Amino acid sequence: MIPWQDHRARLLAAVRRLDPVELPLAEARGAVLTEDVRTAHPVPLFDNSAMDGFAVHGTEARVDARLRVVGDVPAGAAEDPPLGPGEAVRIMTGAPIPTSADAVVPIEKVRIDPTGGAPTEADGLPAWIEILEEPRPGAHIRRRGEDTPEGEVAVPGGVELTPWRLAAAASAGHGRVSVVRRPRVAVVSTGSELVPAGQELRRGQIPESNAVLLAAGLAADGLEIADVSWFRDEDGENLARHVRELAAQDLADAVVVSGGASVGAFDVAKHALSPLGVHFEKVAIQPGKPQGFGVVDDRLPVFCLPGNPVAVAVCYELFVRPALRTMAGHGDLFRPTVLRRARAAWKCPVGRAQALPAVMDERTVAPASAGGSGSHLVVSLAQAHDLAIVPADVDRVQEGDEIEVMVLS
Ligand SMILES: Nc1nc2c(c(=O)[nH]1)N[C@H]1C(S)=C(S)[C@@H](COP(=O)(O)OP(=O)(O)OC[C@H]3O[C@@H](n4cnc5c(N)ncnc54)[C@H](O)[C@@H]3O)O[C@H]1N2
Ligand code: MOO
Repeated sequence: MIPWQDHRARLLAAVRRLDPVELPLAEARGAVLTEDVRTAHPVPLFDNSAMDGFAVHGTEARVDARLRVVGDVPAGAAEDPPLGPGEAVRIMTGAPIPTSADAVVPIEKVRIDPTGGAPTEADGLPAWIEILEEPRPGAHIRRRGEDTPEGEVAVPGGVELTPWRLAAAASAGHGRVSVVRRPRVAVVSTGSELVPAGQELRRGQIPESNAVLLAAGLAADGLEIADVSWFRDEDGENLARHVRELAAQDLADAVVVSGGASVGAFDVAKHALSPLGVHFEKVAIQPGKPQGFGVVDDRLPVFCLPGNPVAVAVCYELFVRPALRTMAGHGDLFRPTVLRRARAAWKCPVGRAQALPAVMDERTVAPASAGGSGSHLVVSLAQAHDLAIVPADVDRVQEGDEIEVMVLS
């Protein structure tokens, strides 16, 4: 049996980062930038108002000064109305500051039309204002370049494009970015007992859940689903042909197969995919002992997971996800871990590490399932938020033991 950390290291060494591709911002969320995004212009691009109010000459805007309103500058306006002595221009937040103004007085700090005269226009532009509070020099002006000057790194290469970083790239003047291409992943389920979820079951049949889990996990991790397919135990030839086609026609960048990985008489994945170069072995983790991995045709990584649904959940987190993140260009491959005290005692397998769906609070951790550890306890996954990881040399966790917990939520 190979230690699970060594198995993971092998997978990570066998996959490679995909090539860069240029994407519009709307399609780039979650992708990894291949190069620095620099500001194409200063941000903000022009001096603009931080407030709805009046642009003035600061030296004239003494308390009680009366100023004539000679213009109106909404956001987006290209005009640059000149201000003579004793004049002001109405201005809205985000609008360019008139060249001859040097401060903004917010609307709350003026008295509108103190003479009682009618507004000059139907939109309510007042003829006069009276200043109630003197602005400091440059008040309420957002200066050109005060966020970031031109040519600076707005978003550094190598990071994942979050919504905030996408907003930064857009504001820096870019509509498209160069990112690592998102891996397209094919999902394959095997087993003659499987029936689509929600359909009637005859004796021996069960609802398919592994492809449901994997497809949802891939989508949540920002990966593309190339294809979802399903093979009966006697369909080994078709399974092998499918994987060969995915490789030969470049239809996917990776394949995740579940089921048929063990020593049973009908273990279709093992029989069909070993000849393609997928190597099956025992990994020292529970669940997740029988697993296969290989790079078909030197280009298509194939991950074969055991069929048990909890094994699929755990193996996706521990093995598949970090490998796909490597392909997607992420620097941080693994979920964070924390230490918690066991809330109760539980049993562990001998000679294998244990990855146990768990619940934790600020101090303690406990198995998510009342039934404890079991790779078939799929409904109890609904209660689990995290994964307790117990080393191979521990055969029983005692209440109060310190446990490493991988934080999934
Ligand atoms: N004699 C031995 N038997 C088993 C061993 C062993 O070492 N010696 N290992 C056990 C362990 S550990 C595991 S894990 C399983 C893995 O076996 P397979 O990878 O061949 O998985 P299957 O037999 O195909 O399925 C196992 C289990 O999971 C259910 N399943 C499969 N696919 C799905 C799916 N898409 N959706 C929902 N459920 C699925 C399947 O019905 C089985 O109950 O082998 C043990 N046996
Ligand atoms: O490895 Mo299996 O998933 O222990 O049940």
